[in-house]
Amino acid sequence: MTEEKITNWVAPDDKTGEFKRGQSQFRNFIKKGGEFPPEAGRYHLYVSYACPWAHRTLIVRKLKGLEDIIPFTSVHWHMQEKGWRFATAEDKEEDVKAEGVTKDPVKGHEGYQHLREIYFQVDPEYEGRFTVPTLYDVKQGKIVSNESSEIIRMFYSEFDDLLPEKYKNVKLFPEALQTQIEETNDWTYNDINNGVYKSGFATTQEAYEKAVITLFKSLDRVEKHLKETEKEGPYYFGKEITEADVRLYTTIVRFDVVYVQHFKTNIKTIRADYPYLHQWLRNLYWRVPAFGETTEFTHIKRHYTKSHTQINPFSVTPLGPEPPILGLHEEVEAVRWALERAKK
Ligand SMILES: N[C@@H](CCC(=O)N[C@@H](CS)C(=O)NCC(=O)O)C(=O)O
Repeated sequence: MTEEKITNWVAPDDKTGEFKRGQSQFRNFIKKGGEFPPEAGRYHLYVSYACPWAHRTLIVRKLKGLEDIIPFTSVHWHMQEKGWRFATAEDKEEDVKAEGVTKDPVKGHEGYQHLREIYFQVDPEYEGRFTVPTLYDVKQGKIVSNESSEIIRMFYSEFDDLLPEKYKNVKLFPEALQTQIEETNDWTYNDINNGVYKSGFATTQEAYEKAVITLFKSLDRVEKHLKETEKEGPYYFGKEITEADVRLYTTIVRFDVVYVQHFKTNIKTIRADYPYLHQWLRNLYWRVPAFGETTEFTHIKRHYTKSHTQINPFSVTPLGPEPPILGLHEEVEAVRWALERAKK
């Protein structure tokens, strides 16, 4: 028997070498008249700025104008043997300066150091993983959900009665597009969102190659889609932002910055090889505050490279690429050169 470690993403004796993501354990829903009714200030959202799944919830919280209704706390980026921890007074300013990186502010949680303490407070026998995002009901001392795909759907509509018209009208899963969005989610999740993890955590050459080839086939598919639909609008499905943008963005914004080197997803980069994806990404980052303002590159870079000791045992963080994201109309040198040549 090999030792079970929280930071071993694939068990060292697993012959397949494949990363297998576990199921989220808390799957309740916020619903009017239910056990978890919508109420301002009642629910607390725990996230990590580093985590792409948690990032979904921060983006939707802002897109839907839920800032005053659902407060949040981000854990420190460093995940070690006891899992995510809260920030302390000893932490460096640069690591905790983003909004919400504080100790656990919830009443009754005084002195909590790790996210796991919340899971054990809710269920002393809990045996699952201690993941972000976690949506917590302060009133009942229960976890509503730790599944990002379901938390964002609650945010889409369940608090609408408490929101001004402007935000009620933000429809991230509009009826006319539901089938297309679900179909896109299916392969985007398996091949891209989770695909980068399958590539990076693989412990055999075969498992890695299978994942990384599938990942790039699907990125090519996204590129083709964005190229073909360019005239319809800047977003994945045209003129309005939808769930498809939210779910793709949190992986793509981390891609060149971390995944290319840390997860070995280096067949191509977004900035040099995928012009349509690159433009789509920068448009969201620079023009839509819910995306740009919730993207914290310090947390993203440091978390992966310093927490995943199974793949980076010395926790050295590479300095590049600089800048982590290019300006709206900036290009890498080779692309700029090619564009200028084409004009002549
Ligand atoms: N399916 C979950 C996945 C969440 C997840 O895996 N979060 C990671 C961070 S990116 C985590 O907290 N991992 C801690 C652990 O597994 O111990 C969701 O989408 O909410």
